[in-house]
Amino acid sequence: MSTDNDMPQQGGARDEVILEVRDVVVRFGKNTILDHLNLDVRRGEILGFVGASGAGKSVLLRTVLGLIPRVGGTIRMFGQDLATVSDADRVKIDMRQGVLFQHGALFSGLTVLENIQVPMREYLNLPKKLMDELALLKLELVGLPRNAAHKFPSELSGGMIKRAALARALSLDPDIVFLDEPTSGLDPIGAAEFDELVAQMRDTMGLTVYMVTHDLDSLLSVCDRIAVLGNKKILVEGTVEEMMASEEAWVKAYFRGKRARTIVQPGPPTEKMYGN
Ligand SMILES: Nc1ncnc2c1ncn2[C@@H]1O[C@H](COP(=O)(O)OP(=O)(O)OP(=O)(O)O)[C@@H](O)[C@H]1O
Repeated sequence: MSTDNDMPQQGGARDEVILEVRDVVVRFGKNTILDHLNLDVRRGEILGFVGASGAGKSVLLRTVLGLIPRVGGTIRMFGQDLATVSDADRVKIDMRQGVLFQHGALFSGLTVLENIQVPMREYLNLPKKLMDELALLKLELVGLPRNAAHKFPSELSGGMIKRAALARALSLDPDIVFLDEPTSGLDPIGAAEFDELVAQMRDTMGLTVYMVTHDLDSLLSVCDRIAVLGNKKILVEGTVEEMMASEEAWVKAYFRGKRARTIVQPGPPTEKMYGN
């Protein structure tokens, strides 16, 4: 049985693998979605996760979060095997990860402040005044004005919803956040601002980010590494430069196709395009 001492604490080396997926198999009936998939996510990196529509990106994310059962393989988070971890350690792991589901997924009947406080209410026992103060800090952190605190999701723009959802994902000061298509539905400027915010959090807080995205701009501008899902496993993983050099058909079409060329060209690649 594990104890508190077995659980790696916050902080840690930047090359530490904090999420390790090995040989994971997921099936729905006879339909195999993921077949012996392997993936590492390292501390302090932004990993962009890409793949054709229906390839299984959301299924993998939900499997990692324990929302979909796998029929094979292991998933280790912060060094702990999720299949054998004690309930108490599982709660600690859950508290160290934040999630931004597709479309923000805020509770429509709660204000922004109350939405940010949902994880606090679930895991902590704090006085209301303290929760209000903490939630306001998160609001500020994601660049939302204070007067957004008492608004309902229906009163917010798409960009504000994404920021509010990010604030909720950051509610418990997690080590890693999982973002499912965070810039979908945003205009290019709003999307670029959101990407900058995420990169800032990586740089200032050492936040690790697992970002499922179709957004080529995000992949080129803020991701440290990219993993491509196809044929039920990771087809290729590496830097943007490695994606650009890949001869794998889907990767080539995605990163060097017509749309990619309008983003990457004209002119030589800038430092911004390649992150770091
Ligand atoms: N609960 C489920 N039951 C049965 N099949 C499912 C379930 N969830 C997902 N699938 C199937 O798994 C496959 C992968 O779906 P998934 O949503 O992970 O794709 P995706 O890569 O996230 O696609 P997109 O980019 O369009 O969001 C699809 O064929 C989908 O129909």
